[in-house]
Amino acid sequence: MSQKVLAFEKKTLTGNITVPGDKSISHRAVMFGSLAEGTTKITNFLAGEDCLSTIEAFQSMGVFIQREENTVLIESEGVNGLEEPVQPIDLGNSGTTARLLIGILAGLPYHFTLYGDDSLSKRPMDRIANPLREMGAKIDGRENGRLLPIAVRGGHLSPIDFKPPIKSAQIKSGVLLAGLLTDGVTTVEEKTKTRDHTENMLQAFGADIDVEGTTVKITGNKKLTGCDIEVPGDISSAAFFLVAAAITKGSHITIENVGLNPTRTGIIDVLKMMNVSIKVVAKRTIGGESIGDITVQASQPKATVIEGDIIPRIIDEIPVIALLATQATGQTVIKDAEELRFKETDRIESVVNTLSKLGATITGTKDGMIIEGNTQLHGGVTESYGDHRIGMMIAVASLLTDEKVELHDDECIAISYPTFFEDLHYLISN
Ligand SMILES: O=C(O)C1=C[C@@H](OP(=O)(O)O)[C@@H](O)[C@H](O)C1
Ligand SMILES: C=C(OP(=O)(O)O)C(=O)O
Repeated sequence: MSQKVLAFEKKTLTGNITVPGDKSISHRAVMFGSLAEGTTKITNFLAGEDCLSTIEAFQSMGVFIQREENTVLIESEGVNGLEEPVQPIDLGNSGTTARLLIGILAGLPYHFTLYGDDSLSKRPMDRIANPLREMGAKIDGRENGRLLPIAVRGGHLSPIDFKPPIKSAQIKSGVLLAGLLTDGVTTVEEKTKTRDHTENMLQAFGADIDVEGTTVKITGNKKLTGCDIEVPGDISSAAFFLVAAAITKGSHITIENVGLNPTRTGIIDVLKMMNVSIKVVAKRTIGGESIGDITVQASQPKATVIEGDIIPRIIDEIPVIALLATQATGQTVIKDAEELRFKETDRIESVVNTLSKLGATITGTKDGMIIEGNTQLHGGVTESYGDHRIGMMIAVASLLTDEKVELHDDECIAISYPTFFEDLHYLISN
């Protein structure tokens, strides 16, 4: 396991960067391009480990996928051209690959075995397996079919009307993708809208999909056709530098070409709520996704309460928001975020443990955390626990400490942001 000593001499961030492509959109582009007939070209693809797992999964089903840096070319004969993989499919660390792929495989006339790393093997798969079983899928696995490794015996599925009990775009997407392979209309009605990249991109590939408020209807058996996808910068990756600039004296940065899909921009709302000086300039829309530049300046943040419908819009940004809250005036409370317990780590526990080690006053609750502000953080020995977002939160925290921070197990950052340290060095070298 590799480690890094974080002891930056200059702690002011200035300049303009772009961040790598959006992880959610990159996964979907590979999946839908593989299900579509013809050629799909993906540009600004995120070559992070999670998205590479998605590429390998479809290559193992016979799809021609060629990647050169951040450009991916897919040639597929469509759903009917997919083959039964000879070997079990390795999902690595990726929850998104797991939940969406299980939805697709359930409707294909083959047998599949899926497994993942230690973290993914602890994450619940019954949340997707259960609605798929209602559609007729045969899915089994460890702990009564709840955990990986999982076996899917794909076949004929019937459409369903599904009201997810959990706020999860992965579950919504997995059911919609299974619905795509049925003969009728599948409806997913969410209580709170979650990220809608599946809906937007399926439309671009020619699916028959209809969205009204928080209800999505997909009519199955519609042929998808390959298309070109340009992936916007990932706002979840940008969030680390937006917060870093907000809390380090003299900083002023712009992140260009960031995805501004409204289901993902909760971090901008939180930064505004917390009094951070931030400016957003939307520039254009590509494939139903809006893109723009975000400028942030060093600010004196103030505490807030974060709860309710905003949570799915910031779910992956909460670790770095917790760090921001340690620098705010007052006490910040985060509620309704029990889903954090089912990520790469239990992110309530890992954020609380890590920030406490660095001197924060932070308490975990069943569905969130309470964070005292105006805290002087100090150095220490930390670990990512194999969770990329915890690793990046620690790196940003080290900009606030006089002493060095040791970060053990830093390589997991490549799961979503392989060039994170290069971009950080660039911003502090200006
Ligand atoms: O659909 C997606 O691409 C994702 C959905 C979210 O997970 P949940 O659906 O479990 O909330 C998010 O945490 C994950 O990083 C990506
Ligand atoms: C939760 C995440 O991803 P996944 O669920 O795809 O592993 C994440 O990227 O923070």
